[in-house]
Amino acid sequence: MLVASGLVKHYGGVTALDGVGITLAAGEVHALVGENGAGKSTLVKIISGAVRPEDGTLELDGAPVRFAGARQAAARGVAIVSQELTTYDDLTVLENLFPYGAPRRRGLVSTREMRRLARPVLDELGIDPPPHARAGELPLADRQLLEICRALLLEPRVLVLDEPTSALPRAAAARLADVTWRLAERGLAVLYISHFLEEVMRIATRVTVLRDGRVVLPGAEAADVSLDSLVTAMLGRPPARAAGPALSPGAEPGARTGAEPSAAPRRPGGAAVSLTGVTIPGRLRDVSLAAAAGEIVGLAGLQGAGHLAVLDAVCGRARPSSGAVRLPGGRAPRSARHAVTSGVASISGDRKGRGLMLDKALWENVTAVSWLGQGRGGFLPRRSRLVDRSRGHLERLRVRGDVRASAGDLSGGNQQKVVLAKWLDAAPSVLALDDPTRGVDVGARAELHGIVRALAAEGKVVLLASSDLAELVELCHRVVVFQHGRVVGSLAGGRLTEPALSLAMNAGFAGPVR
Ligand SMILES: Nc1ncnc2c1ncn2[C@@H]1O[C@H](COP(=O)(O)OP(=O)(O)OP(=O)(O)O)[C@@H](O)[C@H]1O
Repeated sequence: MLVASGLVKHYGGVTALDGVGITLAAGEVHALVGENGAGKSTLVKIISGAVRPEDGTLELDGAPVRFAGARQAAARGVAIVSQELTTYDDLTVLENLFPYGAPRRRGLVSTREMRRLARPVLDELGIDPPPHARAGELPLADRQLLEICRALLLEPRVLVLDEPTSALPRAAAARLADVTWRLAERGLAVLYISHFLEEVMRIATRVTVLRDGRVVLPGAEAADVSLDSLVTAMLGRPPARAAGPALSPGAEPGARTGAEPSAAPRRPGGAAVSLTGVTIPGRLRDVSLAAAAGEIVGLAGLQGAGHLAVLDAVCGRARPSSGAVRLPGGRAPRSARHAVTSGVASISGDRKGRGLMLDKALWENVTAVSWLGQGRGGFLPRRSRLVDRSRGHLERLRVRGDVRASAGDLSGGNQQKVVLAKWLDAAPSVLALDDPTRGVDVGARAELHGIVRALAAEGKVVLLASSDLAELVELCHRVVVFQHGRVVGSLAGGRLTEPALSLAMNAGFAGPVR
């Protein structure tokens, strides 16, 4: 139905695509995978017309096409959900769903008609946002689903989903997989880009692998491809055993896999971060918990359960109405800036919302936080030293890109690694992580996990919230589970498994709570 052939695209000296072709057929879910920077988003941008290739063609139903943008593509039946969210924060949910013209009755925009059309699609994806709420007020996961609803309302014949589940909790990701299948059964051609390889294997009928701008596995039948061969094709070498694959949010529940945090950490100085009887109206009710130096403590819960409010409290973004938050050394975070200067690193997978100066060079981004940490009166290191230091961090995280390039020119996953690099540079004593590996490829995910473990082993306190249960099970010494703003219990050791976590998050604890 949609055929791309021989696509070539350079950005300055970087070859983003080097003769890439792909065929999307009706009734198929075609997965496209590759490491960060492999060229996946560039291909999507060429399909939408946002980027012009230097060579190559695009054909729709046998005729050459070139779209001038997502709107024109949509008019020809090609709907694209891009990696970066494009919801309009100031518009309502309904207004966001009909960006190319709202339905009208007698010449007037009809809210009732909008609702009537939107309802079945929202129901299918399992979200129920207040129709008049501003999109900017919705949680990240709902905004991601809203974008997908918007694409489905265009009733496309070709649907391109670029990392559609990166912000979704397990249940929503599983629902989206079902919806994708149904769409393919109805005859749609779906291009599905994801870093969650098990999700890809479950959902795709075909898979194409890109590496360094080239197709290294072209449209193979998914049934003929193993997870290991997929990772080998992506990386150009067999996967490191300890790394473990990037499990999807909807992965089959299993027990601990890959490298695990071994013994419980020592607690030389007792609790390094503590919450005592903390209440934040509407978010947390009388919560007490403590994390020791060297400990990786997971925070889990369904949307709105309160686990993310703990991170906000520790990072100085939310003030308790009662109770106390203590950082190492006994300080209470008075503001977000004060938390940073007190050694708290706040790292979020929502890299667009928090974190990068896209028009600034990588080295400026990487060293931005440590500037703050130095406070007033600190000596300013020489620029060349900052550049060198940044290069070291970026190499450690295997970021593809020059330290002097703009952050905005990096691929999405590489941008996420830069967010981490800048916090590493600040040498924090507490890491507050919120879905830190969202959108990050399998190699970098393992790398980042290794770094988190190493930082904990150095004595840092790590608080980790993640919608990826496998990540919580693999990384954490213990996971504290929240419901309705309260702690309902915690899981550790042999009890810390994905099924147990899922049960605790959804139903509370069946057995005795430790
Ligand atoms: N506007 C740009 N200017 C300069 N270089 C760019 C630009 N956009 C992409 N690149 C580079 O082109 C290469 C391919 O990037 P692309 O975004 O297509 O990768 P990707 O496979 O989608 O990665 P990710 O999984 O991280 O999203 C990368 O090396 C990236 O840094």
